[in-house]
This record gives sequence, structure tokens and C-alpha cells, in this order.
Amino acid sequence: MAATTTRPLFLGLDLSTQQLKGVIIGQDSEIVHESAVHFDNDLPSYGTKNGAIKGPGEGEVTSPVTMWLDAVDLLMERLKAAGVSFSDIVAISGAGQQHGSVYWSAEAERLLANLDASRSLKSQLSGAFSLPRAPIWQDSSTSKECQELEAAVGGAQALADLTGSRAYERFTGSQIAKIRHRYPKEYASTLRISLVSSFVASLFLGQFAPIEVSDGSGMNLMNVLTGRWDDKLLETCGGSALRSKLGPEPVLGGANLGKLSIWWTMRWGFNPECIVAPFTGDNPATVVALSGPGDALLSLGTSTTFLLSIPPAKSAPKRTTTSHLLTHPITLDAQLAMLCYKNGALTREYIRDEHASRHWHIFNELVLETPPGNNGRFGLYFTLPEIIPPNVIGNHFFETGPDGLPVRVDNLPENAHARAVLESQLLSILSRIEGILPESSLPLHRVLISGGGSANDVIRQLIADVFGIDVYISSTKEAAALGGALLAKYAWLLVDNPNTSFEEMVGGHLAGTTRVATPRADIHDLYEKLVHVYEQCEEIVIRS
Ligand SMILES: Nc1ncnc2c1ncn2[C@@H]1O[C@H](COP(=O)(O)OP(=O)(O)O)[C@@H](O)[C@H]1O
Ligand SMILES: O=C(CO)[C@@H](O)[C@H](O)COP(=O)(O)O
Repeated sequence: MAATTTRPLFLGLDLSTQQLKGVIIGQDSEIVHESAVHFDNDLPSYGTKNGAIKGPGEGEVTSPVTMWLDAVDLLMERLKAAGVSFSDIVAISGAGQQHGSVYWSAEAERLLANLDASRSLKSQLSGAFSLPRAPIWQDSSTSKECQELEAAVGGAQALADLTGSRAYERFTGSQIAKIRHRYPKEYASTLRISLVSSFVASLFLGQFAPIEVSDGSGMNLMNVLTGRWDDKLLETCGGSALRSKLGPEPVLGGANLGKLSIWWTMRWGFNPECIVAPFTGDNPATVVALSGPGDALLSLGTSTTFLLSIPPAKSAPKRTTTSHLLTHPITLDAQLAMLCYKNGALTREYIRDEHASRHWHIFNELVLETPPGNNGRFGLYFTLPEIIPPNVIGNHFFETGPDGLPVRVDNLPENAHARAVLESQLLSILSRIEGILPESSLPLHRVLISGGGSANDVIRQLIADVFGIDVYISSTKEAAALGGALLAKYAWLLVDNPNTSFEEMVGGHLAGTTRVATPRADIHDLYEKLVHVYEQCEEIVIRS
């Protein structure tokens, strides 16, 4: 029997790049509370910039694991101060930034199981990690390991057929291979490797949580069609020890992993019957929260990701040079197609800071004072080595010549950069949508947007104009945490009603979205034409 109270609540967390967010929903899936901890601002002693630390090695990007523990402690304090009734929370789930990995020490199991209610997580778990910093999705230091992984299975396409993606530097398999070779002592002493998602779930369970199947498909270690670890890939990345370090086979979202550890009841007053469901990746959780059939999703968090929920493929798509196929978090009978860009919010912020006096409202004014198409000017900005196209870096400027072809120029006029960064980011996605839409699918009819950038109404209108479809938002921009709360509710319902489907549970919930922008046909036509010029700019950048 699932825990009941007169007013059951469901907690969803999202440990993303820059913040830990918490969303609490009630029985009708209505949001009753939201809180967040911002890593740079709230926990400055860790010295992160935008939630992460670059270096010391070329391309390395990590986050301190104890900072995340501190963030969980602080989020609980904030929820308590806001009057949240912890005893009414009957299920917890959530999401994490994808691909990042946490390395637990041999001490971890004992420490997790014996938490003292008079002390914080951070003060007790500092010794639970064999590596103090977790490599995160912005890391691009594993090109060598990626080549080795692809070679081991017969090439990039063979790896994509098996796992849904060719080898990517940020995917966990190559990250594990790097740790194994560069830090052999630490690797040998690692008892368990968690993803960011299963790391947070482990804190709630008081024991290691299994990896969830959708987040597992961002590792290059799992068969994307069966949802099971692949022995050859495990052996290549982590040797014979990796299977036990990863724990059991990945589990589907909505499973009941067990009750919350007693520490949560003793320290915070949680319901002792509260259950914990698997945490998934932040992008799959966003899909769970927002989209129905025919919807596209654009997450404007730190990364920019474009997602489609698609029917199951019997084999992985052939065009996997830049896109990913992920396992669906709730069922093996559907999958997600995803494009992910590293130069998202932080690159827009860089333009805001360089050319718009560090203010979004000035950035927006600049966009509005320049015409759609930017007078034939293009700016492609890669402050971090990009994922799409792979590993390009730097700023690249173009003007359209009289023959309609782009010509490189040294710079753009000062007022052209704000529009240029938005148009190039969105045209890059537009140029790839057809490639990830399954052949038989209907045209997209709307795009739901989430994440920090989705609050910007100028960005919303540009998305509508470039994609040529209506733009919607949900009741929260924290869609991944909402998805976590819905996954918690689903797991709770399944305990007593094992035949309930997720769609039955959400019912009219997806109707709680609001249209915020409609495309202007003449402007969309212009972008349809410009996409080819954009593609040529991209080609020139890749060649250079
Ligand atoms: N008004 C705005 N216009 C454009 N971008 C914004 C605005 N407000 C916040 N952002 C962007 O949102 C980003 C953070 O988004 P968020 O979804 O919280 O990221 P994450 O989930 O990766 O931690 C910031 O880096 C900032 O660039
Ligand atoms: O690498 C990916 C997806 O493959 C990123 O989307 C991460 O999942 C980070 O998410 P945000 O913090 O930007 O939401």
C-alpha cells in the first residue's frame, strides 16, 4: 500500500548545470511550491562559474560533488522555511544534467546507510567519493577515448546503431575510460559509479540507486533498443570491473526503488512511507512534463536541446552524425530524438555582456531594432567547443554577397550581434529538424519551451518565426523538476494501480500550457530561405 495522507504531495528535483531546483505538485498535478539553489550565488566558496570548474586539463569541466550535497541540504532548508509539509510528501523523483558521473568510494555504502540525523549530508558524506569532482556534460577532454570506443565496435555508425549515438566526449563511457587510464588508483578504489541522476536518488534511498534507462542511454554503454548494458562496451571503457561498478541493469522510470532512508524522517520530518522513484536525465524529464504527440520541445537551460518523442525504431536511425536517440524514460515502446548544443545560454550571455551592457532588456532592444535576417549578416559564436558541429570554436562572421553566398568578414556592426546569435542558434536547429523527424511523422504543430531562456519574450517570438510553429510554455520554466514530480506521482500510483498508464495519470495536465508566440508567415518564409545560407556559413566554419 502506497503511503497516504489527506493531502499527498510529490517532490521533483532537478540537479542541472547551474542550479538545484525543487518542484512540489499536489494530487491534481498542480504546482504547490518551487525553490532553487543557485550554485555560484548561494554556494560561492566552491568557486564555480556557471556551476562548473574548467581545467586543469585541456577541455576538462567538472563540478564539486560536495557542492551538490550542500545544495541538497540548502534546498531542504528553503523548502522548510517556505512551510512545505514534508510529512505530506509521499513520493520523490527527479532529474539530473545528463552524462555527468559521480565516483563513490568503498566507504560510501556504509556512510549512506548510517547517516546521523543531527548532521548535514555534506558533513557526513565528504569521504564517500573516490574523486572529489564529477566530470560533467561540458567536458570535451575525451576525444582519444571516443576514437578508441568507436574503433572497438567497428566505427561511429556501428556505435550509433548499438547505443543511439556515435561516441561523444561528454558521454559517460569515454569519461569512465579516461578516469580509468589517468587515475588508475582512484578508479580501482571506486565501488560504484552513478550518473548525476542516480547520485541524487542514492542520497534519498540511503543506498546506491540503479541507473535509469533513459539517462543510461546517454552513456554509450547501453543498448538503446533493449535498455541493457553491452558487455563489449563495458569492457572497452572500464574493463571487467565496470559492470559491478555500474550496478544492476538500468531500470524504467516510475519504478518503486523503496522507501526514503530514515535520515530524512529524523532530520526533516519526511513521511517514513515516502517512496523514491528512479531519477532520469533533465531532458527526458522535460519531455515527460511537457510534450504530447506531435509536439517538439526546446529546452533553453545552460545547454540548448531540441527534443522529439518518437515511435519506437526497430533499429537506430542512420543519420546519427549529430543527433542522439535516447530510450524513453517510461516505456521501451517509444524513444526520444535529441539535438544538444553546448553554446546555448552561456553564449547568449556572452553576447549580452559584450554588446548589450550585461542586460537582457538591452539585448532584446538590439534584436528588435534589427530586421529579421539581420541585413544578410550571420554570426556563429562558439565560446565552448561545440557538439553540433563537433568541436568548432571561436566567433565567425559573414555577410551575404550579391550572389547570395556568404562571405567571411572580420566583425559585425555592434548592434547586429544580439540578433545574430539567436538567428544562428535557431537556424542550426531548423536545418536539422527534418533529419531527426521519423519518415512517417506528421509535421510538427507546436514547440514547448522551457529553461531560463524561455522567459524571454523576444526569444519566444523568434523561435515561432524561425520554426514556423506556435510556441507554448507550461506553468513553470522548471520543466525537468516538474517531470521529476510527475514521475514520483506515477511511481506512487503504480504501487496500488499497476495497470495505470502515464497518459491516464496526466490526463488534462498537458493542457496546462499557454501559447506565447505565433509565427509570422512572411518572416518564416525568409528564414526558410536563409537556412541554406546558414548551412554554407557552417560549412566554411567546419572547413576552417
Ligand atoms: N530573460 C532571459 N533571457 C534570456 N536568457 C535568460 C533570461 N533569464 C535567464 N536566462 C538564461 O537562463 C540560463 C539558466 O537557465 P536554467 O534553465 O536555470 O539552466 P540550468 O537548468 O542548466 O541550470 C542562464 O544562464 C541565463 O542565460
Ligand atoms: O548534455 C546534455 C544533453 O545531452 C545537456 O542538455 C545536459 O543535460 C545539461 O542540461 P542543462 O543543465 O543545460 O539543462
